[in-house]
Amino acid sequence: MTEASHSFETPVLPDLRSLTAAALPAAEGWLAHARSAMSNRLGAKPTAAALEEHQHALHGLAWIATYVEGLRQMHRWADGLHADGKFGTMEQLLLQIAFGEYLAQLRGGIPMSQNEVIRPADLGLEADELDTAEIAILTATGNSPAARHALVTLIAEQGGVSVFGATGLDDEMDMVREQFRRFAEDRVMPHAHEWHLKDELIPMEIIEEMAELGTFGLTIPEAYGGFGLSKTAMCVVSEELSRGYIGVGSLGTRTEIAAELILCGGTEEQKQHWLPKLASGETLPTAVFTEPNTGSDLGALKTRGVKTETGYTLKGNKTWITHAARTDVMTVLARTVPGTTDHTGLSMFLAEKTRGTPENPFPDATISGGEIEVLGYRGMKEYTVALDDHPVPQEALLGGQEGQGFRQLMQTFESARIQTAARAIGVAQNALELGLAYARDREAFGKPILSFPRVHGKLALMAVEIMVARQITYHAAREKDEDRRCDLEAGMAKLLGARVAWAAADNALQIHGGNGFALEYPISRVLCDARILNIFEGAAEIQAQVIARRLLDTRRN
Ligand SMILES: Cc1cc2nc3c(=O)[nH]c(=O)nc-3n(C[C@H](O)[C@H](O)[C@H](O)COP(=O)(O)OP(=O)(O)OC[C@H]3O[C@@H](n4cnc5c(N)ncnc54)[C@H](O)[C@@H]3O)c2cc1C
Repeated sequence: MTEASHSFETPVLPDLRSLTAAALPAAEGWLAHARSAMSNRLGAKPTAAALEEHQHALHGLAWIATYVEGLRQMHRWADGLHADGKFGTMEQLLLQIAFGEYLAQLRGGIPMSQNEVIRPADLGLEADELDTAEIAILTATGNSPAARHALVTLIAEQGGVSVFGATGLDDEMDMVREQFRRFAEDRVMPHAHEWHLKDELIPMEIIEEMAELGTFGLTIPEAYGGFGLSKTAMCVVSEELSRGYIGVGSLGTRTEIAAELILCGGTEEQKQHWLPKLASGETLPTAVFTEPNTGSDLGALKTRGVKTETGYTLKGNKTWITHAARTDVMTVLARTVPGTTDHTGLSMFLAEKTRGTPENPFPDATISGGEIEVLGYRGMKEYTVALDDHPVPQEALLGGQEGQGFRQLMQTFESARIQTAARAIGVAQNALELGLAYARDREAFGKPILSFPRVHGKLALMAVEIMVARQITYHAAREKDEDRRCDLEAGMAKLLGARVAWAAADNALQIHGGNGFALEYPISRVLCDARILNIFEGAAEIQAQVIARRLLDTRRN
């Protein structure tokens, strides 16, 4: 079947789900092949030097695995919708284009960043496994101009929604989404651009309204004053709030990190003391880990926690601390075991501080700091934070045990990365909607620019990749809810989500032409906001390293 044989009226491939079902084992076989090629190259116990020498191929393996997981989850999503009678034309087009494009990239090359492509030859492979009849059809005709056009036509007809295509989630999640969508549209979207341009803190009034909606206690167990909802609910809420403004969608991140730290590693007293106040939003936390010379390599940090008669004093310089001023408690990672230089000597503290104001951001005598001016991700502000013998009582030591800080932080990474992936999806969705609205209104050469294939093609691929990232993220969230280890899935969701958000923002700005470059247009803000997602919560390169190491770990099954 050739591309030309598809008329616009019937852009969906016949027997689509049979095609994707048949393509999936081949893609999985290809991943297994790539994995054994890397294992053979690196040996059973790879040295740090070998991992570094082969980093490009190693990180390529992580991307291949992420694509295959994306296809697996898209197929699963399609089967679920089909069973529920919800697998409509839009969903079929999303599935078809996703398979067409991602299979073609698995064969030809995946962009790990704009100028780093991983190709089969980089792993010493020829993509033979991918030479099946079904894959040939999907790659040749899945992502066709007709399919892209039909998808965007359907999207353009749909109004008043924040998701293009059925999510595959249940009615309860639809209700949660609707509630937060309305809040974001009424209370956040009309002001977000002004907050950004004026570089203002998000008003306390908005934070209080979010607290009333239950944003901060969403996943905290009911026994500790929360709502005990699932991580999937956290994703839905984070998507909708971030679609309104990334700053608002990120307010809950710090609470999520603090609550996970306490739930996983805290004593019962610490849970009773902190969790109800975090859940209600009465206590706002800030995450204090990064140092001027230590970001990705957190195990090497230098801030000290020095034992005193009543507890500890914290001393050292931290940086890039989001919402450091207007918060009440810091989750601080510090070195308590003298003589250590790695993660084994680190401990986590729940260190109280006095909430600051714009006039006096750090009222405590033992804390000082300065604002870091940033491109985007405004609304909470970023600061350097110097701790000058800041005293904390013994009860502030998380879990009451020294040397556990790094392990405790690692336990929160799954949840924080799932939440960050959901933030990325919200930002990407916002970009897509802004690009679509502009393309419908703007005319060039006598017609709306939306009618040009290079314009609607961008929008179609945004919608497709958003759905792929969404389905991996929901999969990771479900795994977390089932209490299964999901660092791999969470890492994949974050890795792909961040790239998808950046691509969506960049392409939506391109659709705006020169106006996209004007500060006046919200897409200029969304571009700046999207850029951070590839840096924090595990930079893309670190994320790929973690995923690849796990894939090569023979103990993982
Ligand atoms: C807006 C913003 C908000 C933030 N908020 C917080 C916060 O609230 N609390 C907090 O503690 N921190 C926060 N951070 C810090 C953030 O977590 C770090 O910036 C991040 O971990 C990366 O660390 P780094 O900046 O030191 O970069 P580096 O670790 O110096 O990395 C620089 C580059 O080198 C790459 N790289 C590093 N090591 C390797 C390797 N082994 N192999 C390949 N590539 C590598 C990285 O991927 C990256 O591209 C924030 C940062 C920003 C920009």
